[in-house]
Amino acid sequence: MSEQVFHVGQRWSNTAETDLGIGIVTQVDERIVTLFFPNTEELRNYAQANAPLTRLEFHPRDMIETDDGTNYRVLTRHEEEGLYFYEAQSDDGEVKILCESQVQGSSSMPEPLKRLLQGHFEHYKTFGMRVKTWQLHSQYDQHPAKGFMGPRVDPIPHQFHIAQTVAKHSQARVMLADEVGLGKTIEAGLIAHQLLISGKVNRIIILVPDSLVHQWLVEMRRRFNMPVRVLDNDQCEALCEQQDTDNPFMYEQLVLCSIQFLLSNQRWAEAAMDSPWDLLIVDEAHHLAWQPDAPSPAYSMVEEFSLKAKSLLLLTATPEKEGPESHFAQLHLLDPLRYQDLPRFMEQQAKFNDIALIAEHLIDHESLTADQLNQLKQLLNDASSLSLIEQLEHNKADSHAATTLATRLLDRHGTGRALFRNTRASISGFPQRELTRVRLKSPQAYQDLALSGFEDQLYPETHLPEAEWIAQDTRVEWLLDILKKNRSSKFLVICHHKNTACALQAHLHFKGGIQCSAFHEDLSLIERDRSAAWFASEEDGAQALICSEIGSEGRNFQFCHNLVMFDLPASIDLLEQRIGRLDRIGQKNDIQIYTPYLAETHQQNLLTWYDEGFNAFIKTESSHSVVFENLNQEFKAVISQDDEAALDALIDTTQQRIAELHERFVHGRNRLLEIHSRGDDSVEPLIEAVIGSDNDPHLKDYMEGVFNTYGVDEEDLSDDIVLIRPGTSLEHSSFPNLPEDGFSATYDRAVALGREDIEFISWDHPMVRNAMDMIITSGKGSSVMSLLKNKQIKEGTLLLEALFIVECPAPAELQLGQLLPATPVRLLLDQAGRDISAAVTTDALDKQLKRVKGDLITPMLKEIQDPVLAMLGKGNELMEARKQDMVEKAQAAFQSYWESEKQRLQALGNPADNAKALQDVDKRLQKGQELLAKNSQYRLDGIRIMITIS
Ligand SMILES: Nc1ncnc2c1ncn2[C@@H]1O[C@H](COP(=O)(O)OP(=O)(O)OP(=O)(O)O)[C@@H](O)[C@H]1O
Repeated sequence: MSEQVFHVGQRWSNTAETDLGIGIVTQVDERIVTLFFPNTEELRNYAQANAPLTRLEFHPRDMIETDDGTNYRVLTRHEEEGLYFYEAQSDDGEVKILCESQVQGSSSMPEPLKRLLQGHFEHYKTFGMRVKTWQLHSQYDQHPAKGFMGPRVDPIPHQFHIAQTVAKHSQARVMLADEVGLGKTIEAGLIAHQLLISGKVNRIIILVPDSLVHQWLVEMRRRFNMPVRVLDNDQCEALCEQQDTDNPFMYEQLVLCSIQFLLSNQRWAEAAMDSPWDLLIVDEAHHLAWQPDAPSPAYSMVEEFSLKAKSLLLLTATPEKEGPESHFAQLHLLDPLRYQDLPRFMEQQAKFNDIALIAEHLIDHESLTADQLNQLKQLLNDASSLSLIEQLEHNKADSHAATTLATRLLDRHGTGRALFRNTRASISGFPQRELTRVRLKSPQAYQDLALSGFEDQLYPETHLPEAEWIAQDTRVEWLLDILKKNRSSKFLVICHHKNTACALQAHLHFKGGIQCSAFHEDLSLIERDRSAAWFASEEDGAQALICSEIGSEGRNFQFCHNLVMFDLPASIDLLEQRIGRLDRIGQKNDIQIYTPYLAETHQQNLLTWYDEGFNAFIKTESSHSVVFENLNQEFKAVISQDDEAALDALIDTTQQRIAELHERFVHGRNRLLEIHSRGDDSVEPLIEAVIGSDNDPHLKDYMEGVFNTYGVDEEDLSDDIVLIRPGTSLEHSSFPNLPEDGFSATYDRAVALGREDIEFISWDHPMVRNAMDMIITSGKGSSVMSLLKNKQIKEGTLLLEALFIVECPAPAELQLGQLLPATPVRLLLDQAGRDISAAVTTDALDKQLKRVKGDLITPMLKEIQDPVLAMLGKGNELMEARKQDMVEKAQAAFQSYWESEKQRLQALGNPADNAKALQDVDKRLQKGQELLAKNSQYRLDGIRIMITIS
């Protein structure tokens, strides 16, 4: 690309995103140029060196239009200080000098025709490829699974329901709180991918604990094809040097950062906060501890980010882990207006089970007691709800009234639409768990210590030198034995303390000859990832991974089904997290959990409580956390008195509380949360669309055609896998997203799920999307002239095949693209200007075409100019009517979409909370209609002229 020189006031268009319209240069820095695109009201920054921009320039005889709508014909053009000035004449003869920044558009001779008449035309077949590309591009724009078909994931309904629901909102602010291992990361990835592809977001920052950085990087790249970049200290410094900047965050669009890294580096934290983000994702959000007037530093930092980013996804399997205050504070991050008052929130939470029971009766169409009806009237006391309640009183079977009231209750009094939580109980297909309690004698060395404290007895090894406890601890001997007896099985071993894990690993490895690696907080991220990768490796992989507690969060170890808890965590949430490493989507075997414990110590008491009181090793239940918190002090008091009967009684109480809560949850709050989180059948069309796109033969056919045209080789490696690589004749020696060595790929989702090392090609794949964009923006096949050999048509007859595009540039957030995407219209005009496209296809013409020989070109061009211009004039008349028709349809669809959205809002929320949302809808509706009326246009994108010969 020749060097482009930018000046404020110039007009340029983005060749890769034509729907932005024409932009005006507003700022030029040393390396960056900033443009404002009035049509879409977007400000974009581009690196000057490789900006995909084309200057808007007019030539004498071109028609131009000024901002006030007056048309002028260009007489001359000159350049002053980087800006074009046109001497131009209006229809009534007035001559003016117009600066390019005053010029709005042009009705000059369309580019494809201009090029053709100048003798620059291409092979006749390329026109067909252009038409096909536009047709497929437009179908893709309207595809119901756009943005959802590319991720390398199984279309699991509860995940797609959440992703679909959240991605619909222009401001997605929700907490993804599925139980451990049910796919929160996948849901976040699906949402981010869809929002990126639909253009609703451009810049994303993902904040995760140190230990999960690599896993997120791999998931985002492999599963979602999102080129996320990890910014740590080294990367920040390197980027600063490379880009000669102070703020490396400005130069990356998709950033992944460790929360600890930002917390300990103020300079980079400030730089990150100074950069604009559209979407913020925070994993393991329960770490964002908060107490009134005492937010943790992590909370305060995330809060600052969250106020700037339009959309926010908080991920946590245990939203209430740090207590109800922190849970409230997380909800406050999502919706500061709704969650601004902690006491009120606590009061509502306390009442929520009763409310949920009323809602459940409504959903099940069961009649309400007089008391419940009164309560309902107090809870929903707006006019519309009161009238629905009245309807229900008269007619108990009024299902519309009942369902609407239930939804309103949920929306106004629960955590509403901000929280999604799916549970194992609501999703089938999980393996069974089996617990093996291994009773061991407490060694003399521990007995001599006479430790009485709860945690001291849980982790007695921390009180002895390493060599001493390793040599005597009966759990060590047992562990070595089970590993030796099961050499071909993998074991995940979790200990609470890092030093315990290190000592165990060294002992098992060096003394016991067990292939095992360690995983703990003192290892660098790379060392941790290496260690986890060695454990994951099937061939020559480690038999065991010995983790400290950090191995129990977020990591994927479902390829292993044996879990040894070398000790027990003092919190039931952590116990669930530990089991969740193996009990995740993708686990194919039943899970064996081993708990070696030292008899007659608090280890035994805790194990008994977890096992017999909660049944926590076998089942995950939402009630566990609550009951554990309520009874924990009592448990500690009981065991400190060494009173066996009291412990038995506590176990009974625990079981009872769990049963009660289970009953209330199953028939209350959780059931409603579940209905909202798992969704109803409305996700089915999306799942079907994803599966349908997997079997779409047009994609492979189309890509084969494109590869052929551009000189890319595609070779079958097996029935389902192809090797795609640059061929010797690759045009211009580059093709989007194609590395020099090529890559292996599949079009088959099932194959892609089993082979993460190869690419999964779908309509969402960047190579497919960029190849289409390349064809569209490069003008490939847009100017074509050829001879048509057909004996039935009189020799010398002209036929004109025109490809018009109808489009409406608008801001992405209005999502007009779905109603009026850039839509191709093909006309085939005869010399009388009649459209005969319905009778003759592009493919049928291709078969009768011949190349024009060199010496014929110049005389032919001269002869066809006037008739072609006349035929095109007729074409424009036809297009005007077509465009009008399409715009009217889009306007009607737009109106009806937003009207129903308004009705939904009116039916759901609190009238007070809703006023703003309704105003927003009205604004969008008005703006969308205005833009459809004002910005819709058609333009000639390609032309093929055919002259018959006999
Ligand atoms: N739709 C899917 N297709 C294929 N694999 C999936 C799908 N959903 C989840 N998985 C796999 O299941 C495992 C759990 O998913 P994920 O990590 O998203 O769960 P999570 O809820 O974030 O877990 P945690 O609570 O541990 O953070 C991962 O290995 C993931 O790759």
